[in-house]
Amino acid sequence: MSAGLNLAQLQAVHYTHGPCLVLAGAGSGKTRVITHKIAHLIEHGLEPRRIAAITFTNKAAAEMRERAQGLIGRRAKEVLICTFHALGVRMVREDGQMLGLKPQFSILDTDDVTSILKDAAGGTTDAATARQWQWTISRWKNQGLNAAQALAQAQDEQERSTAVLMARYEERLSAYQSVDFDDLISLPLKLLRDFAEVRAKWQTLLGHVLVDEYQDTNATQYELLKLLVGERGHFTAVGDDDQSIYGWRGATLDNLKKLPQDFPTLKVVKLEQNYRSTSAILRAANNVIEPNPKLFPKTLFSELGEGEPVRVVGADSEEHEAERAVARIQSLRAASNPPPDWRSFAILYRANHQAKPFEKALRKANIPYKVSGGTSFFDRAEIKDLCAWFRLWINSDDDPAFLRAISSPKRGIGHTTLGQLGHFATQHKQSMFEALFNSMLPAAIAKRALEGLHEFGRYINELEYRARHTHGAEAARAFLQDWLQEIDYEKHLYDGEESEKVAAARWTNVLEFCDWMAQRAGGQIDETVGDVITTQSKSLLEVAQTIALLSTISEREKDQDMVTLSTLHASKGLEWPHVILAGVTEGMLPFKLDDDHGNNPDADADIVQRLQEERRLMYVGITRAQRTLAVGWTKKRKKGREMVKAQPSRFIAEMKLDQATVQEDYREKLKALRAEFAAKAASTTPPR
Ligand SMILES: Nc1ncnc2c1ncn2[C@@H]1O[C@H](COP(=O)(O)OP(=O)(O)OP(=O)(O)O)[C@@H](O)[C@H]1O
Ligand SMILES: [Mg+2]
Repeated sequence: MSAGLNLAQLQAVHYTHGPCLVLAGAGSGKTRVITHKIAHLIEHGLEPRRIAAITFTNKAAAEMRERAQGLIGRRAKEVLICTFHALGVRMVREDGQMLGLKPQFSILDTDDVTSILKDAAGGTTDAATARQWQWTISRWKNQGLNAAQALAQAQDEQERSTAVLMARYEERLSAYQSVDFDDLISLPLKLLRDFAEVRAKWQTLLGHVLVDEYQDTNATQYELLKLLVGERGHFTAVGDDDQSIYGWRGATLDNLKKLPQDFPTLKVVKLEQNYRSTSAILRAANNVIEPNPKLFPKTLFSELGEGEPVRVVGADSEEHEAERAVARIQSLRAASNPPPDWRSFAILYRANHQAKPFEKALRKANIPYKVSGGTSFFDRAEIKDLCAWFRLWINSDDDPAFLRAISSPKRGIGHTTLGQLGHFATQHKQSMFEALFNSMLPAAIAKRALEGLHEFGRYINELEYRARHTHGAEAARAFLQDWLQEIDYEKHLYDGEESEKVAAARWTNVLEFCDWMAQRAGGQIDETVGDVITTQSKSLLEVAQTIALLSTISEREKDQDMVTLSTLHASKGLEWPHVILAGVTEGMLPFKLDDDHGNNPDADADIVQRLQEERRLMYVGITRAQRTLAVGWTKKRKKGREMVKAQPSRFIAEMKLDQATVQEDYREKLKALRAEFAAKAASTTPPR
């Protein structure tokens, strides 16, 4: 197992009987340490099912599983490789009854949460307010606060009213037998904290826990990790403080600082060799991150040679920038024989909406591409419709799913009827589905409407029964076809959509989704959602149970030869031979920092923090590149609805590129910028 690891990496892999932290810069082989350590542990006798490896995304989990399989074959399949959230699903499914949750609880998505909050607030609320509530409640949950605790520490009227709302929200969740995403961390934490037998069970089961991208864990995730590994502390965390880019979501570098205090025997391994990028790229990365305060001193070197200089490309507009990016891709392909695959190129940017001009330009040039980190398959309306039905089979108390399923397609049951049913259900402390069969309901609802409701209720029960007894791919496929025909879903799509083309695309999505469900039922897809993967055939009901958490269906896209478009956040941990960083324009990256802060000194401190996080984001972007890197900026940018004159980002100056490699029209500007930011930096020293 020592093949392809340097001495420091080997040290980290071989240290299995205590807590271990690998702290190192980008591309130094941290993720590689995790994969090899899984293999090492198994080869030295630890049963695969007693290993948990926690990654940041489902996609990263799939990739890690693949690599582990490459090292040790089929045994890797039994290792629990998943995200914190998927681990949470598994724990709550197994032990949630301690908290009064049925194993068939539902997982709510953001839309469901918003509508429950609106409902709990008693009606008309605009989307922005609902989002604000959601955000605040999520923050509290991530700090481990319940509604009562949140109320006790509320600072102002707004927080107090949100805390009161949170209490009502929590009541509804428990009535619906549902959890939200934050609960997938906070409930497991509660289970481990409050129930000694649950804690003992998990601590005995897990012989070693490995965590990738440790710098982006938040406080509750860290608590969860601590309780999972217990005092014995058999774990390996790998991370890079310079790549912490989820501060806005509650991730905290304190977790890195706490490790040596909480685990005095912690072994810290540092890796210094970067195996990913050329020296030119690495130097730019090191220069950019240099102004940030250092948690731990680090140096990185590369032996891959100087390589191509980093290019800076200015453009008149976003459209122009996109054209230049496409031209760059084409010329890099033309320059080598054989030309590099499309999949070796990535275009990375700060925000999702920036993808559009690049998509257009790539399409115009007939270049295949995929957008990752954008709207996922499961966010599409038609897929959410189908999932609402599945959720209802699994947990008939799931009211948000009930409301969605009963109106997709519409079945002649109007808002008034549903309103009456909802009211009745609340009065009788029942879910809407349960209320359908309450003998008092006929008094509350008109006869004709009642028939429709009963028919729907019976149909759901029948489907649930059929899904439970449908095993294997063929049967699942037939079931799904019959069902879609019974509810005439295709017609529903065409009726609801003005453009036939859009309707057809939606219908194709539906078919693709059903096909994928069927394959899962046949055990033909390895999946890592909440459960240890199995390759046995499953009942359709079991398949439906795991889909709520999946964020991407298109794992197979990764094998296709396409240019990647991705946000910087979603690019974490990945690498491409050729990278184009787009929109490195002051005001875009760093994102507008000088907004809405009058003379408030707290706001100044906040800006320093945010600037540091933006700088780390830039560092993440640069370090994705293996062989060539181009950095683009635009002379104009959108500000609200207007176009305003724009400057290259200060981060371009901070890369300290060799003048000779910088594009002609930019050279003078770069000099001036460098002087300007150097002067600014001298006058404001960031707090440590
Ligand atoms: N000892 C080694 N010998 C050869 N190649 C290596 C070695 N270690 C790592 N690599 C390669 O270097 C690249 C970067 O490794 P890896 O992705 O594990 O780095 P990382 O530290 O996790 O990066 P990031 O911080 O971006 O997540 C990968 O292509 C990996 O296969
Ligand atoms: Mg990594």
